[in-house]
Amino acid sequence: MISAYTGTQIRAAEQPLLAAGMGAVLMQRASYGLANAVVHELRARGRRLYGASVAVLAGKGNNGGDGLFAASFLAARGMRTTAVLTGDAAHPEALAAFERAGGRVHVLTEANAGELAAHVAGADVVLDAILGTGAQGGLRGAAAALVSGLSNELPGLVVACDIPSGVDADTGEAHAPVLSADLTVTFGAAKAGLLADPGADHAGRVQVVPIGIEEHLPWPSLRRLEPADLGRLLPRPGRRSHKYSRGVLGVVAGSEDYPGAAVLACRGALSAGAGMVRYLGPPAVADLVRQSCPEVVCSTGSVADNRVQAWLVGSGMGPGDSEQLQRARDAVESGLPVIADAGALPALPDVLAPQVVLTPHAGELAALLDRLGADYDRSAVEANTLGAVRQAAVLTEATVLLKGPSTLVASPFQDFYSQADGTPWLATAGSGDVLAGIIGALLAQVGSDVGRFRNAGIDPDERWAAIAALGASLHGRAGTAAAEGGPFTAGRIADAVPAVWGRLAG
Ligand SMILES: NC(=O)C1=CN([C@@H]2O[C@H](COP(=O)(O)OP(=O)(O)OC[C@H]3O[C@@H](n4cnc5c(N)ncnc54)[C@H](O)[C@@H]3O)[C@@H](O)[C@H]2O)[C@@H](O)CC1
Ligand SMILES: [K+]
Repeated sequence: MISAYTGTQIRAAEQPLLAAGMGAVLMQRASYGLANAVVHELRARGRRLYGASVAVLAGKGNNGGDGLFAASFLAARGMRTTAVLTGDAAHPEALAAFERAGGRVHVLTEANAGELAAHVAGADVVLDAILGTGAQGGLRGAAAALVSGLSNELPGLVVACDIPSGVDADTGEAHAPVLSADLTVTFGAAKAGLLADPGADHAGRVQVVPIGIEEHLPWPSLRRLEPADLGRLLPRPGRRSHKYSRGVLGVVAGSEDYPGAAVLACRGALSAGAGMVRYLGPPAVADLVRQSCPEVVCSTGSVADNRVQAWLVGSGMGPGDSEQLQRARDAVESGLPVIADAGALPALPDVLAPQVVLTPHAGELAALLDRLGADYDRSAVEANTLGAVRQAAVLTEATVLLKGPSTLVASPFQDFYSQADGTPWLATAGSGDVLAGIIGALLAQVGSDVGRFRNAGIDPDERWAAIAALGASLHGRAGTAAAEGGPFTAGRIADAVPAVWGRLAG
Protein backbone atom coordinates (compact mmCIF):
# COMPACT_ATOMS: atom_id res chain seq x y z
CA MET A 1 0.00 0.00 0.00
CA ILE A 2 1.34 3.43 -0.90
CA SER A 3 0.50 6.01 1.76
CA ALA A 4 0.32 9.70 0.87
CA TYR A 5 0.14 12.72 3.13
CA THR A 6 -0.65 16.39 2.93
CA GLY A 7 2.25 18.86 2.98
CA THR A 8 1.07 19.90 6.43
CA GLN A 9 1.28 16.32 7.72
CA ILE A 10 4.80 15.93 6.32
CA ARG A 11 5.94 19.19 7.85
CA ALA A 12 4.48 18.16 11.22
CA ALA A 13 6.35 14.85 10.99
CA GLU A 14 9.60 16.73 10.33
CA GLN A 15 9.13 18.93 13.39
CA PRO A 16 10.57 16.57 16.05
CA LEU A 17 13.68 16.08 13.91
CA LEU A 18 14.06 19.78 13.18
CA ALA A 19 13.69 20.47 16.91
CA ALA A 20 16.51 17.98 17.51
CA GLY A 21 18.73 20.03 15.18
CA MET A 22 18.56 17.55 12.29
CA GLY A 23 17.35 19.98 9.58
CA ALA A 24 20.64 19.90 7.67
CA VAL A 25 20.75 16.09 7.88
CA LEU A 26 17.24 15.83 6.41
CA MET A 27 18.21 18.13 3.56
CA GLN A 28 21.35 16.08 2.84
CA ARG A 29 19.30 12.87 2.72
CA ALA A 30 16.72 14.48 0.46
CA SER A 31 19.19 16.04 -1.95
CA TYR A 32 21.44 12.98 -2.08
CA GLY A 33 18.37 10.84 -2.88
CA LEU A 34 17.35 13.30 -5.57
CA ALA A 35 20.79 13.25 -7.18
CA ASN A 36 20.86 9.44 -7.13
CA ALA A 37 17.42 9.28 -8.73
CA VAL A 38 18.67 11.53 -11.55
CA VAL A 39 21.72 9.31 -12.06
CA HIS A 40 19.57 6.15 -12.20
CA GLU A 41 17.10 7.71 -14.59
CA LEU A 42 19.83 8.89 -16.97
CA ARG A 43 21.44 5.45 -16.92
CA ALA A 44 18.06 3.78 -17.51
CA ARG A 45 17.69 5.99 -20.58
CA GLY A 46 21.13 5.00 -21.80
CA ARG A 47 22.48 8.54 -21.35
CA ARG A 48 26.06 9.36 -20.46
CA LEU A 49 26.45 11.06 -17.10
CA TYR A 50 29.88 12.61 -17.55
CA GLY A 51 29.64 15.92 -19.36
CA ALA A 52 25.82 15.97 -19.42
CA SER A 53 24.28 19.30 -18.41
CA VAL A 54 21.88 19.95 -15.58
CA ALA A 55 19.96 23.20 -14.98
CA VAL A 56 18.43 23.68 -11.55
CA LEU A 57 15.63 26.18 -11.11
CA ALA A 58 16.04 27.09 -7.46
CA GLY A 59 13.55 29.04 -5.33
CA LYS A 60 14.49 30.79 -2.13
CA GLY A 61 13.21 28.18 0.32
CA ASN A 62 14.33 24.71 1.35
CA ASN A 63 13.04 23.23 -1.90
CA GLY A 64 15.59 25.35 -3.72
CA GLY A 65 18.16 24.20 -1.15
CA ASP A 66 17.44 20.56 -2.01
CA GLY A 67 17.85 21.32 -5.70
CA LEU A 68 21.16 23.17 -5.28
CA PHE A 69 22.67 20.48 -3.04
CA ALA A 70 21.50 17.79 -5.48
CA ALA A 71 23.13 19.66 -8.37
CA SER A 72 26.39 19.89 -6.42
CA PHE A 73 26.34 16.08 -5.96
CA LEU A 74 25.76 15.75 -9.71
CA ALA A 75 28.68 18.11 -10.42
CA ALA A 76 30.87 15.75 -8.39
CA ARG A 77 29.80 12.99 -10.83
CA GLY A 78 31.07 15.04 -13.78
CA MET A 79 27.87 16.84 -14.82
CA ARG A 80 27.94 20.49 -15.93
CA THR A 81 25.65 22.48 -13.65
CA THR A 82 23.84 25.78 -13.97
CA ALA A 83 21.46 27.33 -11.44
CA VAL A 84 18.74 29.85 -12.11
CA LEU A 85 17.84 31.56 -8.84
CA THR A 86 14.18 32.54 -9.06
CA GLY A 87 13.83 34.38 -5.74
CA ASP A 88 15.48 37.39 -4.11
CA ALA A 89 17.60 34.95 -2.06
CA ALA A 90 18.76 31.35 -2.04
CA HIS A 91 19.47 28.77 0.65
CA PRO A 92 22.94 30.05 1.71
CA GLU A 93 24.70 26.74 2.51
CA ALA A 94 23.26 25.03 -0.55
CA LEU A 95 24.27 27.91 -2.84
CA ALA A 96 27.78 27.89 -1.37
CA ALA A 97 28.06 24.11 -1.95
CA PHE A 98 26.79 24.54 -5.50
CA GLU A 99 29.35 27.24 -6.28
CA ARG A 100 32.17 25.28 -4.62
CA ALA A 101 31.33 22.37 -6.91
CA GLY A 102 31.87 24.63 -9.92
CA GLY A 103 28.25 25.48 -10.80
CA ARG A 104 27.34 28.64 -12.73
CA VAL A 105 24.71 30.93 -11.21
CA HIS A 106 22.20 33.18 -12.98
CA VAL A 107 19.80 35.44 -11.12
CA LEU A 108 16.41 35.51 -12.83
CA THR A 109 14.81 38.87 -13.65
CA GLU A 110 11.81 39.87 -15.76
CA ALA A 111 14.32 41.08 -18.36
CA ASN A 112 16.35 37.88 -18.76
CA ALA A 113 13.53 35.28 -18.35
CA GLY A 114 13.26 34.59 -22.08
CA GLU A 115 17.00 34.22 -22.58
CA LEU A 116 17.34 31.92 -19.55
CA ALA A 117 14.37 29.83 -20.72
CA ALA A 118 16.20 29.19 -24.00
CA HIS A 119 19.34 28.25 -22.06
CA VAL A 120 17.49 25.90 -19.66
CA ALA A 121 15.62 24.25 -22.54
CA GLY A 122 18.95 23.03 -23.91
CA ALA A 123 19.94 21.19 -20.71
CA ASP A 124 19.99 17.40 -20.55
CA VAL A 125 18.33 17.53 -17.12
CA VAL A 126 16.09 20.25 -15.67
CA LEU A 127 15.55 20.16 -11.90
CA ASP A 128 12.43 22.01 -10.80
CA ALA A 129 13.20 23.20 -7.27
CA ILE A 130 11.33 26.51 -7.21
CA LEU A 131 8.48 25.71 -4.81
CA GLY A 132 7.82 22.76 -2.49
CA THR A 133 5.49 22.13 0.40
CA GLY A 134 5.95 25.68 1.72
CA ALA A 135 4.34 27.24 -1.37
CA GLN A 136 1.40 29.56 -1.21
CA GLY A 137 -0.26 29.42 -4.63
CA GLY A 138 1.70 29.15 -7.84
CA LEU A 139 4.61 30.72 -9.69
CA ARG A 140 4.47 34.44 -10.19
CA GLY A 141 6.41 37.16 -12.02
CA ALA A 142 9.71 36.22 -13.63
CA ALA A 143 9.53 32.58 -12.41
CA ALA A 144 6.15 32.19 -14.13
CA ALA A 145 7.55 33.78 -17.30
CA LEU A 146 10.55 31.41 -17.23
CA VAL A 147 8.40 28.28 -16.85
CA SER A 148 5.88 29.49 -19.45
CA GLY A 149 8.81 29.99 -21.79
CA LEU A 150 9.88 26.37 -21.38
CA SER A 151 7.95 24.03 -23.61
CA ASN A 152 6.17 21.27 -21.74
CA GLU A 153 7.93 18.89 -24.05
CA LEU A 154 11.51 19.70 -23.23
CA PRO A 155 13.99 17.42 -24.96
CA GLY A 156 15.81 16.73 -21.67
CA LEU A 157 14.72 14.92 -18.54
CA VAL A 158 12.53 17.05 -16.23
CA VAL A 159 12.72 16.10 -12.57
CA ALA A 160 10.55 17.78 -9.94
CA CYS A 161 12.11 18.21 -6.51
CA ASP A 162 9.52 17.01 -3.96
CA ILE A 163 6.56 18.22 -6.06
CA PRO A 164 6.19 20.08 -9.37
CA SER A 165 6.29 23.78 -8.46
CA GLY A 166 2.78 25.22 -8.44
CA VAL A 167 1.06 21.91 -7.54
CA ASP A 168 -0.63 22.00 -4.15
CA ALA A 169 0.78 19.15 -2.07
CA ASP A 170 -2.48 18.76 -0.12
CA THR A 171 -5.05 18.82 -2.91
CA GLY A 172 -3.30 18.28 -6.25
CA GLU A 173 -4.59 21.61 -7.55
CA ALA A 174 -2.24 23.00 -10.20
CA HIS A 175 -1.62 26.73 -10.38
CA ALA A 176 -0.46 27.45 -13.93
CA PRO A 177 2.17 27.56 -15.25
CA VAL A 178 3.47 24.19 -14.06
CA LEU A 179 6.45 22.44 -15.61
CA SER A 180 5.34 18.85 -16.20
CA ALA A 181 7.92 16.40 -14.90
CA ASP A 182 9.03 13.01 -16.18
CA LEU A 183 9.91 12.07 -12.62
CA THR A 184 9.01 13.53 -9.23
CA VAL A 185 11.39 12.65 -6.42
CA THR A 186 9.47 13.27 -3.22
CA PHE A 187 10.86 13.26 0.31
CA GLY A 188 9.75 11.35 3.41
CA ALA A 189 6.55 10.02 1.83
CA ALA A 190 4.32 10.64 -1.19
CA LYS A 191 2.28 13.84 -1.10
CA ALA A 192 -1.48 13.45 -1.64
CA GLY A 193 -1.36 16.06 -4.41
CA LEU A 194 0.92 13.81 -6.48
CA LEU A 195 -1.69 11.02 -6.58
CA ALA A 196 -4.72 13.17 -7.44
CA ASP A 197 -5.44 15.00 -10.68
CA PRO A 198 -4.48 17.48 -11.95
CA GLY A 199 -1.30 17.23 -9.81
CA ALA A 200 -0.77 13.66 -11.03
CA ASP A 201 -0.91 14.91 -14.64
CA HIS A 202 2.24 16.95 -13.95
CA ALA A 203 4.11 14.56 -11.64
CA GLY A 204 5.20 11.83 -14.04
CA ARG A 205 6.57 8.81 -12.21
CA VAL A 206 6.72 9.35 -8.45
CA GLN A 207 9.68 8.09 -6.44
CA VAL A 208 9.83 8.38 -2.65
CA VAL A 209 13.16 9.03 -0.92
CA PRO A 210 13.03 8.09 2.78
CA ILE A 211 14.56 10.76 5.01
CA GLY A 212 13.88 9.33 8.46
CA ILE A 213 10.55 10.95 9.32
CA GLU A 214 8.53 7.79 8.74
CA GLU A 215 7.89 6.95 12.42
CA HIS A 216 6.38 10.40 12.98
CA LEU A 217 3.84 10.15 10.16
CA PRO A 218 0.14 10.10 11.11
CA TRP A 219 -2.74 8.18 9.42
CA PRO A 220 -2.34 8.85 5.69
CA SER A 221 -4.67 11.24 3.95
CA LEU A 222 -4.71 9.03 0.84
CA ARG A 223 -3.69 5.47 0.03
CA ARG A 224 -3.12 3.40 -3.08
CA LEU A 225 -3.63 -0.37 -3.19
CA GLU A 226 -0.71 -2.23 -4.71
CA PRO A 227 -0.63 -5.76 -6.17
CA ALA A 228 0.04 -7.43 -2.78
CA ASP A 229 -2.97 -5.64 -1.23
CA LEU A 230 -5.16 -6.54 -4.17
CA GLY A 231 -4.12 -10.19 -3.94
CA ARG A 232 -5.01 -10.21 -0.23
CA LEU A 233 -8.43 -8.66 -0.77
CA LEU A 234 -9.58 -10.76 -3.72
CA PRO A 235 -11.77 -13.68 -2.55
CA ARG A 236 -11.21 -17.33 -3.44
CA PRO A 237 -14.07 -19.83 -3.36
CA GLY A 238 -13.87 -22.44 -0.61
CA ARG A 239 -14.17 -26.15 -1.25
CA ARG A 240 -17.82 -26.07 -0.21
CA SER A 241 -18.75 -22.83 -1.93
CA HIS A 242 -21.84 -22.77 -4.12
CA LYS A 243 -23.16 -20.12 -6.44
CA TYR A 244 -25.30 -18.49 -3.74
CA SER A 245 -22.62 -18.44 -1.08
CA ARG A 246 -20.07 -16.93 -3.49
CA GLY A 247 -22.24 -13.83 -3.84
CA VAL A 248 -25.28 -12.96 -5.94
CA LEU A 249 -25.45 -9.55 -7.60
CA GLY A 250 -28.74 -8.00 -8.69
CA VAL A 251 -28.44 -5.72 -11.71
CA VAL A 252 -30.96 -2.94 -12.39
CA ALA A 253 -29.51 -1.34 -15.50
CA GLY A 254 -30.19 -0.59 -19.16
CA SER A 255 -33.18 0.84 -20.94
CA GLU A 256 -34.74 0.61 -24.37
CA ASP A 257 -32.43 3.46 -25.42
CA TYR A 258 -29.30 1.96 -23.84
CA PRO A 259 -29.76 -1.81 -23.66
CA GLY A 260 -26.02 -2.43 -24.13
CA ALA A 261 -25.21 -0.93 -20.74
CA ALA A 262 -27.09 -3.78 -19.06
CA VAL A 263 -25.12 -6.33 -21.06
CA LEU A 264 -21.77 -4.73 -20.27
CA ALA A 265 -22.58 -4.36 -16.57
CA CYS A 266 -23.53 -8.05 -16.45
CA ARG A 267 -20.37 -9.03 -18.33
CA GLY A 268 -18.29 -7.00 -15.87
CA ALA A 269 -19.99 -8.72 -12.93
CA LEU A 270 -19.60 -12.21 -14.39
CA SER A 271 -15.92 -11.60 -15.11
CA ALA A 272 -15.26 -10.47 -11.54
CA GLY A 273 -16.38 -13.62 -9.79
CA ALA A 274 -20.06 -13.14 -8.88
CA GLY A 275 -21.57 -16.58 -8.08
CA MET A 276 -24.68 -15.50 -9.92
CA VAL A 277 -26.03 -12.38 -11.62
CA ARG A 278 -29.76 -11.62 -11.57
CA TYR A 279 -31.01 -9.04 -14.05
CA LEU A 280 -34.15 -6.95 -13.51
CA GLY A 281 -35.39 -4.69 -16.27
CA PRO A 282 -37.57 -4.15 -19.34
CA PRO A 283 -38.34 -7.37 -21.29
CA ALA A 284 -36.57 -6.20 -24.46
CA VAL A 285 -33.39 -5.49 -22.53
CA ALA A 286 -33.68 -8.77 -20.62
CA ASP A 287 -33.88 -10.58 -24.00
CA LEU A 288 -30.62 -8.97 -25.12
CA VAL A 289 -28.96 -9.80 -21.80
CA ARG A 290 -30.08 -13.43 -22.12
CA GLN A 291 -28.71 -13.68 -25.64
CA SER A 292 -25.38 -12.06 -24.78
CA CYS A 293 -24.86 -13.64 -21.36
CA PRO A 294 -26.78 -16.88 -20.98
CA GLU A 295 -25.35 -17.18 -17.44
CA VAL A 296 -27.53 -14.30 -16.22
CA VAL A 297 -30.91 -15.07 -14.63
CA CYS A 298 -33.43 -12.48 -15.85
CA SER A 299 -36.69 -11.48 -14.28
CA THR A 300 -39.16 -8.61 -14.41
CA GLY A 301 -40.02 -8.74 -10.69
CA SER A 302 -39.41 -6.29 -7.88
CA VAL A 303 -36.27 -5.74 -5.84
CA ALA A 304 -37.93 -7.30 -2.79
CA ASP A 305 -38.67 -10.53 -4.72
CA ASN A 306 -34.98 -11.19 -5.43
CA ARG A 307 -32.47 -12.55 -2.95
CA VAL A 308 -29.08 -11.02 -3.58
CA GLN A 309 -26.04 -9.88 -1.58
CA ALA A 310 -25.61 -6.57 -3.44
CA TRP A 311 -27.23 -4.42 -6.13
CA LEU A 312 -25.90 -2.57 -9.14
CA VAL A 313 -28.23 0.23 -10.27
CA GLY A 314 -28.28 2.99 -12.86
CA SER A 315 -25.98 2.15 -15.79
CA GLY A 316 -27.74 3.03 -19.07
CA MET A 317 -30.82 4.46 -17.34
CA GLY A 318 -32.38 7.87 -17.97
CA PRO A 319 -34.80 10.17 -16.14
CA GLY A 320 -37.78 8.68 -18.02
CA ASP A 321 -37.17 5.11 -16.84
CA SER A 322 -39.49 5.43 -13.86
CA GLU A 323 -39.89 1.72 -13.14
CA GLN A 324 -36.14 1.12 -13.19
CA LEU A 325 -35.49 4.21 -11.08
CA GLN A 326 -38.01 2.98 -8.50
CA ARG A 327 -36.10 -0.30 -8.37
CA ALA A 328 -32.89 1.68 -7.82
CA ARG A 329 -34.44 3.49 -4.85
CA ASP A 330 -35.79 0.19 -3.48
CA ALA A 331 -32.31 -1.33 -3.74
CA VAL A 332 -30.84 1.53 -1.72
CA GLU A 333 -33.64 1.23 0.85
CA SER A 334 -32.97 -2.49 1.28
CA GLY A 335 -29.82 -1.61 3.23
CA LEU A 336 -27.72 -4.00 1.12
CA PRO A 337 -24.50 -2.77 -0.52
CA VAL A 338 -25.31 -0.90 -3.72
CA ILE A 339 -23.19 0.43 -6.55
CA ALA A 340 -25.11 3.37 -8.05
CA ASP A 341 -24.02 4.64 -11.46
CA ALA A 342 -25.07 7.09 -14.17
CA GLY A 343 -28.88 7.46 -14.35
CA ALA A 344 -29.40 6.46 -10.71
CA LEU A 345 -27.24 9.29 -9.37
CA PRO A 346 -29.83 12.09 -9.74
CA ALA A 347 -32.69 9.83 -8.63
CA LEU A 348 -31.50 8.71 -5.19
CA PRO A 349 -32.16 10.47 -1.86
CA ASP A 350 -29.68 13.19 -0.94
CA VAL A 351 -28.44 11.38 2.14
CA LEU A 352 -27.38 7.76 1.76
CA ALA A 353 -25.07 5.40 3.68
CA PRO A 354 -21.45 4.17 3.42
CA GLN A 355 -22.41 0.85 1.78
CA VAL A 356 -23.82 2.82 -1.16
CA VAL A 357 -21.01 3.42 -3.66
CA LEU A 358 -21.65 6.25 -6.12
CA THR A 359 -19.55 6.20 -9.31
CA PRO A 360 -19.85 9.59 -11.05
CA HIS A 361 -17.54 11.04 -13.67
CA ALA A 362 -16.56 14.69 -13.24
CA GLY A 363 -19.71 16.09 -14.89
CA GLU A 364 -22.00 13.85 -12.86
CA LEU A 365 -20.15 14.72 -9.67
CA ALA A 366 -20.57 18.44 -10.41
CA ALA A 367 -24.32 17.92 -10.92
CA LEU A 368 -24.55 15.94 -7.67
CA LEU A 369 -22.68 18.60 -5.71
CA ASP A 370 -24.75 21.34 -7.28
CA ARG A 371 -27.95 19.56 -6.23
CA LEU A 372 -26.60 19.34 -2.68
CA GLY A 373 -25.91 23.09 -2.60
CA ALA A 374 -22.12 22.98 -3.06
CA ASP A 375 -20.74 25.41 -5.60
CA TYR A 376 -19.00 23.22 -8.21
CA ASP A 377 -19.17 22.97 -11.98
CA ARG A 378 -17.35 20.40 -14.06
CA SER A 379 -14.17 22.46 -14.42
CA ALA A 380 -14.11 23.12 -10.66
CA VAL A 381 -14.32 19.37 -10.02
CA GLU A 382 -11.51 18.73 -12.50
CA ALA A 383 -9.36 21.44 -10.90
CA ASN A 384 -9.73 19.94 -7.41
CA THR A 385 -10.75 16.30 -7.69
CA LEU A 386 -9.75 15.47 -4.13
CA GLY A 387 -11.73 18.33 -2.61
CA ALA A 388 -14.79 17.60 -4.74
CA VAL A 389 -14.95 13.89 -4.03
CA ARG A 390 -14.38 14.46 -0.31
CA GLN A 391 -17.20 17.00 -0.17
CA ALA A 392 -19.56 14.67 -2.03
CA ALA A 393 -18.84 11.84 0.42
CA VAL A 394 -19.40 14.10 3.41
CA LEU A 395 -22.66 15.53 2.04
CA THR A 396 -24.17 12.23 0.85
CA GLU A 397 -22.69 10.08 3.64
CA ALA A 398 -22.07 7.56 0.84
CA THR A 399 -18.81 6.20 -0.58
CA VAL A 400 -17.97 8.21 -3.70
CA LEU A 401 -15.73 7.06 -6.56
CA LEU A 402 -14.72 9.71 -9.08
CA LYS A 403 -13.67 8.20 -12.40
CA GLY A 404 -10.66 9.67 -14.16
CA PRO A 405 -7.01 8.97 -15.02
CA SER A 406 -6.49 8.79 -11.25
CA THR A 407 -9.66 7.24 -9.87
CA LEU A 408 -10.37 8.65 -6.42
CA VAL A 409 -12.52 6.97 -3.78
CA ALA A 410 -13.68 8.80 -0.67
CA SER A 411 -15.39 7.15 2.25
CA PRO A 412 -17.71 9.37 4.28
CA PHE A 413 -15.45 8.78 7.31
CA GLN A 414 -11.75 9.35 6.64
CA ASP A 415 -10.27 6.85 4.19
CA PHE A 416 -9.30 7.86 0.68
CA TYR A 417 -7.89 5.84 -2.18
CA SER A 418 -6.34 6.81 -5.49
CA GLN A 419 -5.81 4.13 -8.13
CA ALA A 420 -4.07 4.82 -11.42
CA ASP A 421 -3.59 1.39 -12.96
CA GLY A 422 -5.33 2.03 -16.27
CA THR A 423 -4.59 3.36 -19.72
CA PRO A 424 -6.12 6.28 -21.62
CA TRP A 425 -7.60 3.68 -23.99
CA LEU A 426 -10.12 2.94 -21.20
CA ALA A 427 -11.94 6.12 -22.20
CA THR A 428 -14.34 4.19 -24.42
CA ALA A 429 -18.13 3.84 -24.44
CA GLY A 430 -19.34 1.21 -21.99
CA SER A 431 -16.14 1.19 -19.92
CA GLY A 432 -18.00 2.63 -16.90
CA ASP A 433 -20.73 -0.03 -17.19
CA VAL A 434 -18.06 -2.75 -16.92
CA LEU A 435 -16.53 -0.96 -13.92
CA ALA A 436 -19.94 -0.89 -12.22
CA GLY A 437 -20.29 -4.63 -12.86
CA ILE A 438 -16.86 -5.38 -11.41
CA ILE A 439 -17.50 -3.33 -8.26
CA GLY A 440 -20.97 -4.84 -7.91
CA ALA A 441 -19.55 -8.36 -8.07
CA LEU A 442 -16.96 -7.50 -5.42
CA LEU A 443 -19.59 -5.97 -3.12
CA ALA A 444 -21.63 -9.16 -3.42
CA GLN A 445 -18.64 -11.38 -2.66
CA VAL A 446 -16.75 -9.61 0.11
CA GLY A 447 -19.15 -6.95 1.42
CA SER A 448 -19.84 -8.91 4.60
CA ASP A 449 -16.35 -10.41 4.98
CA VAL A 450 -15.21 -8.04 7.73
CA GLY A 451 -12.14 -10.07 8.73
CA ARG A 452 -10.65 -9.90 5.23
CA PHE A 453 -10.36 -6.13 5.59
CA ARG A 454 -9.15 -6.10 9.16
CA ASN A 455 -6.35 -8.50 8.14
CA ALA A 456 -5.34 -6.13 5.34
CA GLY A 457 -5.03 -3.13 7.69
CA ILE A 458 -8.37 -1.62 6.65
CA ASP A 459 -10.95 -0.52 9.21
CA PRO A 460 -14.01 -2.75 8.52
CA ASP A 461 -16.30 0.31 8.63
CA GLU A 462 -14.25 1.75 5.77
CA ARG A 463 -14.34 -1.40 3.64
CA TRP A 464 -16.74 -0.01 1.04
CA ALA A 465 -14.11 2.47 -0.13
CA ALA A 466 -11.50 -0.31 -0.30
CA ILE A 467 -13.86 -2.49 -2.36
CA ALA A 468 -14.45 0.38 -4.79
CA ALA A 469 -10.69 0.98 -5.04
CA LEU A 470 -10.12 -2.75 -5.60
CA GLY A 471 -12.69 -2.68 -8.41
CA ALA A 472 -11.12 0.43 -9.97
CA SER A 473 -7.71 -1.22 -9.91
CA LEU A 474 -8.98 -4.47 -11.47
CA HIS A 475 -10.75 -2.46 -14.17
CA GLY A 476 -7.64 -0.37 -14.85
CA ARG A 477 -5.34 -3.37 -14.97
CA ALA A 478 -7.77 -5.29 -17.20
CA GLY A 479 -7.88 -2.29 -19.55
CA THR A 480 -4.10 -2.15 -19.65
CA ALA A 481 -3.98 -5.88 -20.40
CA ALA A 482 -6.67 -5.54 -23.10
CA ALA A 483 -4.98 -2.59 -24.77
CA GLU A 484 -1.79 -4.31 -25.93
CA GLY A 485 -0.71 -0.81 -26.94
CA GLY A 486 -3.81 -0.14 -29.03
CA PRO A 487 -7.55 0.49 -28.80
CA PHE A 488 -10.17 -1.99 -27.57
CA THR A 489 -13.91 -2.07 -26.97
CA ALA A 490 -15.46 -2.17 -23.49
CA GLY A 491 -16.38 -5.85 -23.60
CA ARG A 492 -12.68 -6.70 -23.88
CA ILE A 493 -12.10 -5.15 -20.45
CA ALA A 494 -14.43 -7.74 -18.96
CA ASP A 495 -12.73 -10.49 -20.96
CA ALA A 496 -9.37 -9.48 -19.51
CA VAL A 497 -10.44 -9.46 -15.84
CA PRO A 498 -10.10 -13.20 -15.02
CA ALA A 499 -6.45 -13.39 -16.10
CA VAL A 500 -5.58 -10.17 -14.26
CA TRP A 501 -7.34 -11.54 -11.17
CA GLY A 502 -5.45 -14.81 -11.49
CA ARG A 503 -2.08 -13.07 -11.62
CA LEU A 504 -2.89 -10.91 -8.59
CA ALA A 505 -4.34 -13.73 -6.50
CA GLY A 506 -1.70 -16.18 -7.77
N1 LIG B 1 11.51 20.98 6.47
C1 LIG B 1 12.39 19.99 6.33
O1 LIG B 1 12.89 19.45 7.26
C2 LIG B 1 12.74 19.50 5.01
C3 LIG B 1 12.27 20.16 3.90
N2 LIG B 1 12.64 19.78 2.69
C4 LIG B 1 12.31 20.59 1.53
O2 LIG B 1 11.78 21.81 1.91
C5 LIG B 1 10.62 22.10 1.17
C6 LIG B 1 9.79 23.04 1.94
O3 LIG B 1 10.62 24.16 2.17
P1 LIG B 1 10.13 25.61 2.60
O4 LIG B 1 9.22 25.50 3.74
O5 LIG B 1 11.34 26.44 2.74
O6 LIG B 1 9.27 26.12 1.40
P2 LIG B 1 9.49 26.01 -0.17
O7 LIG B 1 10.90 25.77 -0.51
O8 LIG B 1 8.44 25.14 -0.66
O9 LIG B 1 9.18 27.47 -0.74
C7 LIG B 1 8.59 28.40 -0.05
C8 LIG B 1 9.49 29.61 -0.06
O10 LIG B 1 9.11 30.46 -1.09
C9 LIG B 1 8.23 31.48 -0.62
N3 LIG B 1 6.99 31.31 -1.38
C10 LIG B 1 5.87 30.68 -1.00
N4 LIG B 1 4.98 30.69 -2.00
C11 LIG B 1 5.55 31.34 -3.02
C12 LIG B 1 5.12 31.65 -4.33
N5 LIG B 1 3.90 31.30 -4.77
N6 LIG B 1 5.98 32.29 -5.14
C13 LIG B 1 7.21 32.65 -4.71
N7 LIG B 1 7.67 32.38 -3.47
C14 LIG B 1 6.86 31.72 -2.64
C15 LIG B 1 8.10 31.29 0.87
O11 LIG B 1 8.16 32.51 1.50
C16 LIG B 1 9.29 30.39 1.20
O12 LIG B 1 10.45 31.17 1.40
C17 LIG B 1 10.05 20.77 0.84
O13 LIG B 1 9.22 20.78 -0.29
C18 LIG B 1 11.31 19.96 0.61
O14 LIG B 1 11.74 20.11 -0.71
C19 LIG B 1 13.62 18.73 2.50
O15 LIG B 1 14.86 19.35 2.44
C20 LIG B 1 13.58 17.71 3.57
C21 LIG B 1 13.60 18.31 4.90
K1 LIG C 1 9.54 21.76 -6.79
